[in-house]
Amino acid sequence: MGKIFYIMGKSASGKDRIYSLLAAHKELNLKTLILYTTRPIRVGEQDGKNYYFVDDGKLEEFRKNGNLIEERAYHTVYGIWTYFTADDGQVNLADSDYLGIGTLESFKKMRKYYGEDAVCPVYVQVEDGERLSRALNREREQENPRYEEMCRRFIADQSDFSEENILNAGIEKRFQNINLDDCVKEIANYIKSVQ
Ligand SMILES: Nc1ncnc2c1ncn2[C@@H]1O[C@H](COP(=O)(O)OP(=O)(O)OP(=O)(O)O)[C@@H](O)[C@H]1O
Repeated sequence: MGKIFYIMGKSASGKDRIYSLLAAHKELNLKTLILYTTRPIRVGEQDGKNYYFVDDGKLEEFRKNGNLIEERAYHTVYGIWTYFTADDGQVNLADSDYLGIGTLESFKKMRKYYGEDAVCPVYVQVEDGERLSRALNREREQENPRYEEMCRRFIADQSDFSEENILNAGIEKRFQNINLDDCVKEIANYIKSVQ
């Protein structure tokens, strides 16, 4: 039976970079589980690669059809941005292993939907000061930097990813993203060990 390796971590902990490197790792042979979001696309992102970028109408359509596995709405300074996972036929656990990204809450819902054994947590951690500095550098490269939103997320993450919430989600193992390549190697070894 296939597994879904589910990457989690605070903002700018390196989830997207790690996701891309693991997805390109031939030996692991992971299919990517693409989430949906109603937030605007960032410079360098591609529709259907990082996320499917959709509008609220599409979200409503999934909801109406009973295909919404989980959703999270963020009240940002730019309005409400919803991130969601839909059962749109992407996942066939009889056939493949998958790679996804999400939050602690979405991870719990994924486990409920696909089964506890099928969804394996990959929790990425970076020291807060370093993480904030990476977030700021990333924002500076954007055409329209959203510093206020960056700060909002940084603060929200402190409670969303509290030690209590991490433990409640059933996460024991953590991967430190100091050097990206080393971190990816460590995660790849873990994935191989449970595949
Ligand atoms: N080990 C590392 N060393 C230095 N920079 C890194 C490292 N890992 C990631 N970065 C950089 O840090 C920034 C944040 O990484 P990334 O966008 O992958 O984080 P994320 O967890 O997906 O963030 P978000 O949840 O906010 O989208 C990026 O600019 C990325 O290139």
